[in-house]
Amino acid sequence: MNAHTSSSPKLNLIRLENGDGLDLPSYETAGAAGMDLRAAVAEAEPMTLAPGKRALVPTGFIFEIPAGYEAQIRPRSGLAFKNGITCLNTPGTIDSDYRGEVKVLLINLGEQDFIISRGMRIAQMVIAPVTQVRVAEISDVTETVRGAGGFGSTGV
Ligand SMILES: O=c1ccn([C@H]2C[C@H](O)[C@@H](COP(=O)(O)OP(=O)(O)OP(=O)(O)O)O2)c(=O)[nH]1
Ligand SMILES: [Mg+2]
Repeated sequence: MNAHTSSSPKLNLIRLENGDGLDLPSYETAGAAGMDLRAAVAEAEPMTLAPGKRALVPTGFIFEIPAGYEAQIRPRSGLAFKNGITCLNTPGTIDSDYRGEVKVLLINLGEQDFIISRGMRIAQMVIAPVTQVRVAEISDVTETVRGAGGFGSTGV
């Protein structure tokens, strides 16, 4: 289910051997921001994530992120709320020139073992535009009302 149009950017992908038979990453509702990614762990070998432990979970796909975009790997709130499962490096950054398998770095912040089985929707991937700036070193920055105030300077 999705709301793309013919002018939407195209996401090319290659399915790896471990992704055989897995559903493609998919938007679950018409207005979903992220495509859910599935665990490409072996059917016969589900992964057990003990409390406090982390693991890189394969997705079974290589993506060709269009130039000018990145992919952000974000946790699913349901897994976070129910099981304490989140992405350790959230949001994970997939560079547009990355040509390896996308993997999801999960951590179990819950109190129970968490079993990751093949095809489980473990995270979501948001494709977002990014800008690369030209870096320029200068001697003075412009004055602003905020100045160097931060970290709660405007009150609660
Ligand atoms: O959750 C993630 C984060 C990253 N990557 C891949 C794609 C990304 O393009 C590459 C590098 O990620 P990042 O720049 O976050 O890691 P780094 O520690 O800076 O590694 P590198 O030196 O390779 O850039 O690793 C993933 O598959 N999943
Ligand atoms: Mg990097």
